[in-house]
Amino acid sequence: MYVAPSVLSANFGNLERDVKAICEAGCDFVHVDVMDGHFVPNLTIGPVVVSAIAACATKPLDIHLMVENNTFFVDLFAPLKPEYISFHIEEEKHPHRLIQKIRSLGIKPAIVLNPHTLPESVEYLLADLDMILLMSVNPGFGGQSFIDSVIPKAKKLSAMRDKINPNCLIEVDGGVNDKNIALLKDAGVDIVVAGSYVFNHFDKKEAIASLKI
Ligand SMILES: O=C(CO)[C@@H](O)[C@H](O)COP(=O)(O)O
Repeated sequence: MYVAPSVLSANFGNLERDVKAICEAGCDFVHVDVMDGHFVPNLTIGPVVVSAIAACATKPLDIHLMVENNTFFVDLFAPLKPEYISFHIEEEKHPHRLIQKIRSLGIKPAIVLNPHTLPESVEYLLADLDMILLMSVNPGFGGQSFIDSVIPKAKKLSAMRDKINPNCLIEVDGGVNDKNIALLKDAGVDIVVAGSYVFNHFDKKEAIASLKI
């Protein structure tokens, strides 16, 4: 299992210290939540802060857009050369075109599904994706409880992925901890995003190791 701590749960007064700490503690990606105050009722960080994160991160960035105007934000963050940019299927009229645009910028394209969105909604996009992110909380805030229905959903998606594009990774985000990690692994999940679980642990190495099963 790959682990991508969400910097949303970091101490923003000590962002450099916290980003370095998760990288040194063995995370695989640094997950960055970009929220615009419209698609979700919260507002987070823009390219100035994300470039400061990129400057001190020794692991690749995984940028999750929770915004209304995806194309505008892809153009804003592409120069930072993240490994992944993911956007919400619920907010995109032309997902296939945006996938092609992200790939043409040298970045791996990923799509995010809210808890209620059917896995079948990405069936005809799967062949062109590097990752699908399943939200296991309603997007907008860290520290929420895990929504259990993501487990059967991940199993269904994993079966589709194995048939259509075995190289496409499945990521789950929200309420992930040492209690649900085994269920996620069994369901075929490859990457977990964990915010409060990792950042609330004094020993981040131990927290990350407990998710790498
Ligand atoms: O995208 C989001 C929330 O919208 C997540 O990345 C959370 O920030 C994860 O935090 P925890 O649920 O692990 O505390």
